[in-house]
Amino acid sequence: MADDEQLGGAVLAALSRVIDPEIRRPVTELDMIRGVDVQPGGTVRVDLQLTITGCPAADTIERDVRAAAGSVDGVTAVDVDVSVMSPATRAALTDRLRAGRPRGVQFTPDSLTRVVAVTSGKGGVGKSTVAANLAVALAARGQRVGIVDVDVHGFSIPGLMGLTDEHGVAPRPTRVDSMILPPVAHDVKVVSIGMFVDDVSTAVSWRGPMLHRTVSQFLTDVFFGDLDVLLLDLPPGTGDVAISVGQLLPHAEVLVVTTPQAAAADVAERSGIVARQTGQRVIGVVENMAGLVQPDGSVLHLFGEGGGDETAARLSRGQDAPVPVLGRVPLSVPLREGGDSGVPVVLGAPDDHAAVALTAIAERLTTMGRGLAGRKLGLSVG
Ligand SMILES: Nc1ncnc2c1ncn2[C@@H]1O[C@H](COP(=O)(O)OP(=O)(O)OP(=O)(O)O)[C@@H](O)[C@H]1O
Repeated sequence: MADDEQLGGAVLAALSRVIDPEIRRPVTELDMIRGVDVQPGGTVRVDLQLTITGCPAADTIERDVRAAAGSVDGVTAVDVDVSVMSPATRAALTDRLRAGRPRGVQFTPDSLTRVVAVTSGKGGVGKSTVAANLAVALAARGQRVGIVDVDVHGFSIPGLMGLTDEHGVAPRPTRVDSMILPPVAHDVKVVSIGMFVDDVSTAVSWRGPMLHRTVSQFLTDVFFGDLDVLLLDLPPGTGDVAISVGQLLPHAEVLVVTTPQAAAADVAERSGIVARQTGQRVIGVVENMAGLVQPDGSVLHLFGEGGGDETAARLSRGQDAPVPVLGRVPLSVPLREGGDSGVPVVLGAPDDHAAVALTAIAERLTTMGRGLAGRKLGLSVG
């Protein structure tokens, strides 16, 4: 009897190392293990409850549970009895995952998550590529990172992160009641408008209120867990999404991506100004497509020079602290290839010039510290 109890305890301890691949918590913490029964001869029966019927991670979880229980000394066979949680158990779980917070935007000014919105004046300057690479570079440094792709005009983040299938279709996230579980790629939790629309033209036709609802739902219902950094890939320009994000996340920091073309500085400046009008702080400019390094080491400035400096100078006007250029990312074939194959260049070709520049920008972001805009400081004046 005592031996059975001991064995049962050892099996539970082993099961606590099985992580739900979507929620990213041990199954034992998620009420998914309803019982462990040790039978004569060392056979163990595990009562496993999945969150929902048709859970896409079911096979993985069952396999991992079986392997973990089977790895315990003294266990001769494992039976896994799979069922699905009752609505009440599921509701209790989603409540617990929300940590008792009332339903609402998770990233309030008081939350410990740093929110960085990546924007640009116009399309095609590499904003999504920069955002995806920064997310992955930050995750590789051990940060807990999420990325929200609300670029209605081109939701490219799932593809850049390697989440799309051979037809370019992004996965539909699993839902547990109102909670949306974001797919994870390269250690980054990813949610994108592209995961919720059937064809690309749908979202482009959305108007302000629908866009606002979608952004708000992402920030409310997606289960990100505790994050160190949340990145947002905004549409280029100064449209409805930028305004919604400004209203929902007034404490967000804003990164402006631009090209070396000085002529583009005024549109880039405008996207930064809209952010500032909603209380957000522009923390820096990234100049992308900044020259092409030739085999002989010389640099060909295909798109001219000075756009990053010009944008930063304009955004600095009237500010206490100047807005810095956080880095210049050169034109790079491996960067473009990494985008096409879903392995961001910072991981796939870390020695490439563009990868080195992007990694340095991620590094700079982490060492810059977080702005205090909108945060309660907990100080009292005596
Ligand atoms: N430094 C670079 N070197 C080479 N190609 C690049 C570079 N940066 C971006 N690209 C390529 O440029 C194209 C546009 O990039 P991306 O989709 O990231 O731009 P974007 O600004 O997010 O565009 P939009 O907002 O319109 O979706 C992609 O094919 C990408 O691979």
